[in-house]
Amino acid sequence: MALLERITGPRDLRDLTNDQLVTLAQEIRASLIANVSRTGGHLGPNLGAVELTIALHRVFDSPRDPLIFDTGHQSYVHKMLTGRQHRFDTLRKPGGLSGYPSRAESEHDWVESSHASSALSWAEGMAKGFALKGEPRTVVAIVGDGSLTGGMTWEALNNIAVEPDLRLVIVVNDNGRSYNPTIGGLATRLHGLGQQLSAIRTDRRYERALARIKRWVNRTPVVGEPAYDLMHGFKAGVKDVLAPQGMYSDLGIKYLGPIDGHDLKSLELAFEQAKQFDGGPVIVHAITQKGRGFAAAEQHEEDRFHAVGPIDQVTGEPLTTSSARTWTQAFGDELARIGATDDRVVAITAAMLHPTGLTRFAKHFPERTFDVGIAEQHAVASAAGLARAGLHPVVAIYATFLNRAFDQLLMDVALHGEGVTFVLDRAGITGPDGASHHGMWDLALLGLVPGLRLAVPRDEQRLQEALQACVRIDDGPSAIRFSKDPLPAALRPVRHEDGLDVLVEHGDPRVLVVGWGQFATMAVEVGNRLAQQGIGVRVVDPVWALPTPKALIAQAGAHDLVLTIEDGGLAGGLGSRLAQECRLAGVRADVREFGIPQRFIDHGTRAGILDDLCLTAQQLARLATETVLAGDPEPAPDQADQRG
Ligand SMILES: Cc1ncc(C[n+]2csc(CCOP(=O)(O)OP(=O)(O)O)c2C)c(N)n1
Ligand SMILES: CC(=O)[C@@H](O)[C@H](O)COP(=O)(O)O
Ligand SMILES: [Mg+2]
Repeated sequence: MALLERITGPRDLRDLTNDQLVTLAQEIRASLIANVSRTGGHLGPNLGAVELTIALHRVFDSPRDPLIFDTGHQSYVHKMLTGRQHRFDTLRKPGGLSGYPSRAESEHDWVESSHASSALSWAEGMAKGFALKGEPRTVVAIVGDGSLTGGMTWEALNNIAVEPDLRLVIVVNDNGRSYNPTIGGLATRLHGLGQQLSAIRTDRRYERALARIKRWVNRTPVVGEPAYDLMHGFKAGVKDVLAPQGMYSDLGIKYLGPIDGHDLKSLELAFEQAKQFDGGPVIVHAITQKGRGFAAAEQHEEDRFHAVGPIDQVTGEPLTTSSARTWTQAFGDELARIGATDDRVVAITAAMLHPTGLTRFAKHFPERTFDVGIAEQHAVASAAGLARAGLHPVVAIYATFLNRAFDQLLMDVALHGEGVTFVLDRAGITGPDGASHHGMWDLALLGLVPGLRLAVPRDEQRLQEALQACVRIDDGPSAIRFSKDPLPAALRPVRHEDGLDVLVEHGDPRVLVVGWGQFATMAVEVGNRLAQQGIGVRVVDPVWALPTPKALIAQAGAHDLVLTIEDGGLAGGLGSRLAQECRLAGVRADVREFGIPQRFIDHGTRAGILDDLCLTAQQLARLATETVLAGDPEPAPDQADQRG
């Protein structure tokens, strides 16, 4: 790692020779494989961005010229070239290197959100800002072909197209894939034609013809030049005919490419041209290969090692083969079973077919499975259309990405009373992907939606029952949420009362403990610990969390103290909704909510973060006991947040 070791910042790249740059790229790939195979992370995307990022940092002057990485999962090489190469053994670990850009880590980092398709908007705004301030800085947005399928990208392009003075370079990092091959007319046209043209341009016959003409031109005065221009025009013509620049040049945006995204010289030439171009924004279209340089990744059909856990750095085989069944698997299996008996059921994904558990349904019902690209807003409004057409769409999406489509949930699905089911995976604290990935917003958002019915299952049986019920709800939205944790063991109720599952009853219950979903198990432990203290306690799991069950409101009023435990943000969460509904119903209840404090929470492990937030059975039991036995003591620091 001689060269990579010596890089303290982008300026150290400027003096390297071509051979040294090739060696540096090799060292970076080796470092990515060695480190990410141990820590886990986005190995495939970063292996595909090695030469691209080296060339960017040689041509542009970061941080004066900001480099904005869309989604940010492909910024490891950028981090290595900006002095952080030694910290990759801490990648995505508590207190370690973030897997996304981080302003706390470096002045070279700008946008931290991992939500795709926002980089062009960021870049357009920054470029406008620098122009207004008279700062001659060039803003560079690096956007993947998958992120190009997000609507925000086209909102930004629509504006960029009428701003001819912007110093803005858009680098399309086109590897033809999100997780799966990228879908949609725009992306496939871009990638497919780009590859065709790339093939022509790299075809030896084409290059030999150009070289012969160039030699002839040099020997042929007068007519030679027009002839060469003609050929050059043909070359441009080929681009016009095949390359997707029509999409962009029609917008008035200069298009350069497609270029080989692994050829350092071509990249630098194109970036230099883009940088010097004074006619406004420029798009540089680079054709790259996800997973490049690591055979196991290059050959990985599912997603080219988009996001891996610890793997063997030679074979790519997973080192931690967890046999634990996941919520995602349980959902995917049940949906496939339902799909076999109910042909109204269709499935929708926003470019995350496998991660959201739809692989099995898609295999059996390909014509009833829709991958809309990274386009959650379209996914939800399209689902409203599918429902109106008499089908029952199931939108499978990570909880944090529902934020993107809240208006469509509210005003397209709920306002019209369309039967659409939302299955929210990765609900609650997720861990290594950091603040923009924790599923801590959905409970508050869902609580705002009139008519929405939400189930928060605690085990596989409740999940199956909830999904079977949801696909029969055809007069409005229904939703199910579950966490990233493995599926917990079955947790049967001691009895069922007014729609509530009673999980623990001890003595004359003064305290009611309510646990939803994964946290029902924790609620049982809290209840048992209170019982051991001789405190009368009842633990219930409503399963159906929204609208707040009337039986739960009644139960809350029948106890001296109500403790609620949820894997979601406290502001507007289920506990606060219960307290509010009790007030609205004129029921006096002393509700104490425990959950995720309403602040951005850094990356770490799920278990470690929950422990830091005092969201463990032991800590909650201690808190509950203190709360019950001694009035209202100071709650734990992180649980104090919600009390202001
Ligand atoms: C709004 C949103 N939806 C879904 C995701 C999940 N996601 C992360 S990366 C990715 C694929 C990105 O593909 P692309 O932009 O082509 O980048 P590549 O990984 O190919 O370099 C997806 C769907 C996300 N980060 N943001
Ligand atoms: C960058 C992105 O949004 C996804 O790749 C995410 O990192 C996947 O998270 P999981 O590993 O929880 O599926
Ligand atoms: Mg891609």
